[in-house]
Amino acid sequence: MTLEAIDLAFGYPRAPVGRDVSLSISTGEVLCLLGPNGCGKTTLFKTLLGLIPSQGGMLRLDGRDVASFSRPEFARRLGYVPQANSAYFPFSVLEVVLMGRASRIGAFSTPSASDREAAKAALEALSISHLGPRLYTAISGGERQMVLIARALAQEPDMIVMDEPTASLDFGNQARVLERIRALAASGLAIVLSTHDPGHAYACADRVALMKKGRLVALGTPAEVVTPARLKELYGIDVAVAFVEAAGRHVCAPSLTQVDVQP
Ligand SMILES: Nc1ncnc2c1ncn2[C@@H]1O[C@H](COP(=O)(O)OP(=O)(O)OP(=O)(O)O)[C@@H](O)[C@H]1O
Repeated sequence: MTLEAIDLAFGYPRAPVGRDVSLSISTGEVLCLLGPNGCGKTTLFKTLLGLIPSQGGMLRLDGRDVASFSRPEFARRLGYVPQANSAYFPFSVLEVVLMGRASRIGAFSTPSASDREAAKAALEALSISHLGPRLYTAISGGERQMVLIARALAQEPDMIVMDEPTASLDFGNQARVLERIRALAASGLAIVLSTHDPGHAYACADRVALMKKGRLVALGTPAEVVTPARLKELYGIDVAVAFVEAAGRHVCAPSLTQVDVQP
């Protein structure tokens, strides 16, 4: 499948956020979106997912205007891993993952045995089956993040949009999720993710889009766009980008001499 944005404009009523965004993402690919806080990453994602209407331009899925898809038809194709927010409703983890089946179940039906199997398989794929019976309100933020990824997997979509999937994860789980993202793409999914760690782009992305003030300032392979000059343009700080042989890839490290530390 291919999702294509052409000169997309996006934002909220009376509050435009971004425009002129053109990109495409296809099966087997990982696209990483980098950009400072508030530049519009989440708003772009919500627009790609059809959760808020676009404010201009065109969005096509497999060459077809997304406006011509029914809501459930479109929702089945695209999974969403939102930022892990606080949880208020005391559902079990398994129930939360089952919610990923909603677009396949229908409004008035109950989950079938195969829906339960898909939910359990998603938990298993992320090695978090042990969390299944736990209350979603009583697990850690990082565990919740993994559960939200499982929920998207249970949906069996063609593409998953992940909003900062590594944000609240410990060092080990960050690496596991980045590896999982690569494996999911290799298994035939398209993945779009945002992150605040440019090194993650080198770890898992085929292509990287850099966003500043709601516009893309660069789009290309990690080596082409995740450079000290581009990172300075994006974040206003000096960043060293170096190949680390033991890691087998480039890593990014900000230079701390630019931070004013008071004794
Ligand atoms: N519901 C809303 N209504 C109006 N403006 C909003 C709404 N949600 C976000 N914004 C504004 O839209 C802009 C882009 O926000 P968005 O959440 O897309 O940024 P982001 O790049 O995802 O940021 P972060 O990295 O901090 O998560 C911000 O100026 C934000 O204040």
